[in-house]
Amino acid sequence: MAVSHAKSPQPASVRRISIFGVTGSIGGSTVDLVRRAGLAGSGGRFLVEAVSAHRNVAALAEAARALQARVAVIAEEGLLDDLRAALSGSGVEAAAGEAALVEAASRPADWVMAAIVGAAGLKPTLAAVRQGAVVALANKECLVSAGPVFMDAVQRAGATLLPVDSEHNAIFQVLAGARMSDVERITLTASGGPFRTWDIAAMRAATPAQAIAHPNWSMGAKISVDSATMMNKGLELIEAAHLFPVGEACIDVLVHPQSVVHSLVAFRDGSVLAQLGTPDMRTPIAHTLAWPDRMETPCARLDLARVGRLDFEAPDDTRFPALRLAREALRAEGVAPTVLNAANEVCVARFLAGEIGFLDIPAGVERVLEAVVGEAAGAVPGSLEDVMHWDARARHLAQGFAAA
Ligand SMILES: NC(=O)C1=CN([C@@H]2O[C@H](COP(=O)(O)OP(=O)(O)OC[C@H]3O[C@@H](n4cnc5c(N)ncnc54)[C@H](OP(=O)(O)O)[C@@H]3O)[C@@H](O)[C@H]2O)C=CC1
Ligand SMILES: CC(=O)[C@@H](O)[C@H](O)COP(=O)(O)O
Ligand SMILES: [Mn+2]
Repeated sequence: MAVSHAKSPQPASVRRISIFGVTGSIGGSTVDLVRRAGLAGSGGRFLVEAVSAHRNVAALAEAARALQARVAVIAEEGLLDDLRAALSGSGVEAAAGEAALVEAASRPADWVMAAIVGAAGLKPTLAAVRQGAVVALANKECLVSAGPVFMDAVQRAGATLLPVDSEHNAIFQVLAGARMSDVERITLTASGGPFRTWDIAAMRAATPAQAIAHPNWSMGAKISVDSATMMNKGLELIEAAHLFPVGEACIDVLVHPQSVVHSLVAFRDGSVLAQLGTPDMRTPIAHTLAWPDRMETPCARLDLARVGRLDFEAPDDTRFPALRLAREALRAEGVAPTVLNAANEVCVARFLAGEIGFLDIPAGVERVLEAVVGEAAGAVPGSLEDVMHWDARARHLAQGFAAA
């Protein structure tokens, strides 16, 4: 399987870990699990090297103190003095800015949680990959934006990539011990988001508050909007194509409103295997944190008699064009996935800021894709610098995109 270029895993001794994006939804769930399992200083397993956030100094300092981290990094350079003040007397080193983030991610660690949202996570996650860590990858945008460059770095460093995204973690679990040549199809399940049953007119008027109200999962604002447009599933399609190389045509999407079946794999003998669980990200996070062992979690246990029924339906590409755009970008390769991701990040931020409507998100992405893919004339980003160039170009056009 492509995700593991593994060194042999550490025995059940003290494990040095870092958590990037510690103040977010995935970061918070990770902190919860680490604290329950115990810190090395109090007889537990985990020793925390680095934690990071973007601007939330108070939450970063709280996490750093609770985890007795060696260093806390705030990405916003101008907040260093505030962070120093918040960490005063704690013994935690304070650092700020992108270079400090990359330096912290380059420090030796056995396990690194990559939970920064968006392409902002690309450089630190690549730094963690390059030091050969086991990288628990929540940040799907890394793979969408820079898939070939990223996977090449994983291979060169002999790093181990463990998918945290619930669908990909499910597939990873199902594939344990399987041969990729025996896999016939991979099916990503999708909840359908808060607008699964809404008509186009209602979706056009959807507000940010409605869009981030996910029916099953508690997540950050950006991924919640992605779920509402179903761009999340489009990003996950590209993510899956890099992690599980079965070919784009062998990966499909199935709407499953209960979010209990986290994904399925069909094998060439007709068997279909799935991973199930209640919708709580602490299960896939714990799977990567304990891998290749298992650990206790406080997650609600699945009670299928209580769930009662599991529904499935085909996705509606007309109301959710983001899915089609992502599949086309995956097929087109070259700059298209980078541009799709960057344009989407900007359009989601503009929607959340009240500048454009909900349906303008996929419309804006499509417009920017057409323009930049045309400009690129078949260019293939072969380095991080190339990726950042096309990412910046797409962001510039998406900022200027005027809604209909
Ligand atoms: N939440 C979930 O259940 C799932 C999330 N994922 C993926 O995991 C990632 C994180 O999602 P989620 O936890 O929901 O997001 P959140 O918005 O809750 O948290 C994002 C984290 O990234 C930090 N951050 C934001 N912008 C920057 C930046 N420019 N530079 C450095 N750090 C930054 C934030 O810091 P601050 O708090 O200071 O803003 C915060 O720590 C995403 O890629 C998402 O797609 C995947 C599957 C499920
Ligand atoms: C929890 C998780 O992995 C999210 O990516 C989730 O899948 C979002 O829900 P949707 O299925 O609605 O996109
Ligand atoms: Mn997911």
